This record gives sequence, C-alpha cells and structure tokens, in this order.
Amino acid sequence: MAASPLRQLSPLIRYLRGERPAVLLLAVLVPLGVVLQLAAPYLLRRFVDSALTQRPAQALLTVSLWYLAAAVALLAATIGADALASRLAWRATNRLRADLVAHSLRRSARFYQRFPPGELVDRIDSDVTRLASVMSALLLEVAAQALLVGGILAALFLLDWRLALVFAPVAAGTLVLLRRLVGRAMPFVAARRQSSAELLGFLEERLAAAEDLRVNGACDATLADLERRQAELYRRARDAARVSVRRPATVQGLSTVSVVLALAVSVWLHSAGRLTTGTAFAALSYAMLLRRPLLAITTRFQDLEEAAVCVRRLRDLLPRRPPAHPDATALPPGPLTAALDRVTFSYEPGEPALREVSFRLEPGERLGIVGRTGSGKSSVLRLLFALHHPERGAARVGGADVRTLDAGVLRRRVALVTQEVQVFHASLRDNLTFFDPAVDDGRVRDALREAGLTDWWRALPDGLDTVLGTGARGMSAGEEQLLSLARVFLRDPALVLLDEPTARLDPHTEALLLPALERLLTGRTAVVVQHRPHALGQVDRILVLDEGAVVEDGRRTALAADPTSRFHGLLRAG
Ligand SMILES: Nc1ncnc2c1ncn2[C@@H]1O[C@H](COP(=O)(O)OP(=O)(O)OP(=O)(O)O)[C@@H](O)[C@H]1O
Repeated sequence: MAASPLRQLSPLIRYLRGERPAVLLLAVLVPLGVVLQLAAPYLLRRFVDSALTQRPAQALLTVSLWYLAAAVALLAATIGADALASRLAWRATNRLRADLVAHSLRRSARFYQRFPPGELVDRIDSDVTRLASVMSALLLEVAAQALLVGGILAALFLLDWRLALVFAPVAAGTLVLLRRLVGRAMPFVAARRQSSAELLGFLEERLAAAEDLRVNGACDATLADLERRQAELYRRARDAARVSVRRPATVQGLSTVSVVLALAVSVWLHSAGRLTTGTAFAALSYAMLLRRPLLAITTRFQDLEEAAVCVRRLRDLLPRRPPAHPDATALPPGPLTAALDRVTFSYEPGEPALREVSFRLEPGERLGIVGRTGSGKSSVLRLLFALHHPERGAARVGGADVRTLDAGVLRRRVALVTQEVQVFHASLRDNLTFFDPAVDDGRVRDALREAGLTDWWRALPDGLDTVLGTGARGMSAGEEQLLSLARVFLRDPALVLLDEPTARLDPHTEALLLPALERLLTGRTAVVVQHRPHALGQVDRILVLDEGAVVEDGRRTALAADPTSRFHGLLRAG
C-alpha cells in the first residue's frame, strides 16, 4: 500500500505550536457544526409528524423557529470555523515558508546547483501556498465529515435500528474502499509537480538568458524545448487526474445505492405501520446528508495527496541533520591568517579539483593564484569561504578549521568578491547595506568614496535612494565591480578573497579600479585569483596551480626575476 498521506503531513504539526487557543476553539466549532447539521432532519421529522397529527399552529411555529435558529447557528459556526482554520493554516505555512527560506539562505553552492532558482521558487512559494489552502480545508473537513458520518449513523439508529443496519455497511464499505484508494495517485501527483517545477526552472533560466539566446539564434530551439516540456506536463497531469477521478465516481455510485435503499426500507416500514411519515422523511434526509460527508472526504483525499507530495518535496529542502552549533567566538581580532592544509577536494566523485594543496598566509600577507582555466583557482577561494568543504585536509581561517566556525562569524570577517555582481532591485543604500537599516549613511558614503564611486553616486537622480537593478537604473560592468568593492569596504573584513575582480573590465576601467583595490587590500590578508599574471602587482606571494596541484609557490618579486620559474613564463606569455 502507498505511504499514508496523513503520515506525510505530520511534520507540519510543529508549525501549529503556539496556536492552542485557536485549535481549541476549532475543536468546539467543528463538532457544533456537525450537531447542528444532524438537528435539521430531526426537526423536520417533528414538523411533519406534528402537522400530520393536527397539532396546534403554535407547536408548528415553535419547531419552525428552532429549525431557523439551527440553520443560522450552522451558518455562523461554519463561517467561524472556516475563517479560523484558514488563519491557522496561513500562520503555520508562513512559518514553514520562513523556515525554508532561512535554511535555503544557509545552504551551500551544491544545494543551489541541485535546485535551480525557478524550481526553488516553485517549491518555497507554490508548494507552501497549496499546502495553506489544503490544510485549512483539511483541518476542518476530514475531522468534521468523519464525525458527521458517525453522527448520521447514530441518529438513524435512534430513529429505527433497522435503518441503521442498512446504512452502516454502505458507509463502512465506502470508507474502507476510500482508504484502499488513498495514496494511489501520489506517485502521479509527484510526477506532475516535478514536471511543473522543472518547467518553472527552465523558464527562469531561459528568460534570464534572453539576450544570449537572441544573439545566438537559439529562440526557436528554446520554444521547441518549451513545447516538449509542456506536453510532458500535460501528460503527467492527465495521468494524475485519471487516477484521482476513480474515487468520486466510486463514492457517487455507492451513495446513490444508499439513497435508493433508504427509500425502499422507509416505504416498506411505513406501509407496515412501523414508521411515522416524519421518521421516513428524516431517514431520507439523513441518507441524502450521508452523501455529503462521503463526497467531501473523497475530494479532500485528492488535496490530501497533493499536500503530502508538497510536504515530501519541501522536506528535500530542509537539512536532514540539525545544524551543528560551532564555536561563535573563535576568530582573533585584526587581520587573519589563511591556510589550506593538505587539501584534496572534488565536486564529482573521483575527479579531484584540488590535490594535496597546502599554503599558509600570515596576517596582512597577500597571495596571488594563477593557473590555466580549470586548474582549481576559484575552488581555493570557495573552500576558504566555506562554500564547500574538503574531502581530506582542512581550510583554516584565523587558525580555525572553517568547518567549525559559525557561518555568521566567518561571513562578517571574510569577504568574497567574484566577477558576478548581484545588483538587487533596491536603492543604492540597500544594495550596499544588504537591507540593514542600522547602517548609517555616513558609513555608506565613506564606503562609496573608498571604492572611488563618489562622483558616480552624486550624479544619480535620487542619490543613495536611487533604485538600481532590473527594470531600474542600469550600471556598467566597471560600476558594478566598484559597487561590489564598496560593499566590502562597508563590512571592513579581515580577510579578502578576490576572484578575478577585473576580468570583465577593459584596460582603461581596470586602471580606474586598481587604486580602489589597493586601498581594499591595505592592512588586510588577501587571496587574489587572476588569469592575467601582470595584474598581480599588489601581491607578495604567488601560487601557481596546474590540474589542481601546486606547481610553484614563492615571493612574487623572486619568481618574476627567475627566468626558469613558471610565473616568469606566464608573465612573458601574458
Ligand atoms: N560546481 C561544480 N561542479 C562540478 N565541477 C566543477 C564545479 N565548479 C568547478 N568544477 C570543476 O572543478 C575544476 C576546477 O574549477 P575552478 O573553478 O576552481 O577552476 P579555475 O581555475 O578557477 O577556472 P577558471 O580560471 O576558468 O575560473 C574544473 O575542472 C571545473 O570544471
């Protein structure tokens, strides 16, 4: 039998913590609604029997008023319970969404390789939103409808035990059948959701690269790919719908049988004089009422399976083990040492990107790393920044293995600048402070001055409030690169890791950037990765990498002067 969707949903319970008053109120409103639904046929019976036995009009009026009161109370209880359940579901799923975003923000580069941004958005937003709507209905209906089925059987038993005897097997049979069918659609629903997430990931990637696609004439191929993916999504959605539709069809059939049975038994008992007309009416009303919870449970099962699939997909995003709580105070003040200690590291098993790499930088020392494309230069920086961890050996900052350092502490003291600069659709101020309102404008202006951007920002229409990024003010590659340096100045780190910070710049813009770079490196430990060895004038030491291994390590001036060194060869070739 397929895994129970209810068991899949159990991890959500912890997000309901702190909601006890609302849950208790719901626990009162739901059974109240059930009792009020059961009261209606009972009052109908009283009305019919009173009318047929010529009771005074006053008695009929009293029953009618009770009927009306029960209907109004039912409406109020239903609206109240609906509102409460949906508030609970939204609050719980908002907590879940916040938890997912918090976890995702802390995950390594490998995680983002596994889940492209479009797919992540689909999981964190669409899956959680779907959960919220399903949970609000689930909280109510599965419990309430099951109660209603039990209540109807009890009411029928009170009316006439023979009636209960006819209905009980039909209701029990339907529930058993439903139980057997639950979970059957889950693999199909999961396949449909995966297809839809992949489609979103595809759209996000292709739309972000629209310019490249246009320039390279790849628009037609992209549309053909889109068509193929949409056809696949349609096929999976159709398969899931086919499996899901079997349940309502089965329940419709069985409940029609129960109504026909109710009619037959009521007529038979009535004509034998064993049932009053009012009781026969009530029995028929209960039979019709029984269809409602059974059908509601059926349609909810489909949602339940959707929700279970969503939870399973969301669980992939949450770490399996709780994060360790590393030492938060392990870094000494001032410029930090940085070292790799016999590090071997692979992205893919059996294909080491770094082999037995070792070096150690004293506080304030600057290291330049050169080597051919794919030799492992950027990997060194990623390990020092703890974006990945070595298989063997250790990456150390301030003498501590980065694995043992709190990520927040490490990020405050170490800055990584890459060629890719992310400019947010936000004000210049927020782009520098990363949305921290505690940073005052004086520090922001100082950072911009240190990065050599004073003239640029003063010319902006709204100064620090100018909105940058997609759909707003664009920036040149050089300005973006200087903005990334201004971010580092603002944070004032002790160790700076620069990954080809001038690679996208023309020689003129690179020359403008060099003074800002020099100011950035002064008084700090630094590792600078460069393709072009002549751009490493500011470093003290050079490390040459080849196929992931250190093939040369020495003082820059000594290596540059030694015609037999690799670095000398690279300078000549450059
Ligand atoms: N995310 C990744 N997944 C799998 N392999 C990777 C990944 N990133 C890098 N690699 C591989 O690891 C090796 C080292 O990559 P790295 O980016 O460190 O080289 P690099 O010297 O910085 O290259 P470049 O000069 O082109 O930036 C390369 O063979 C590369 O293909």
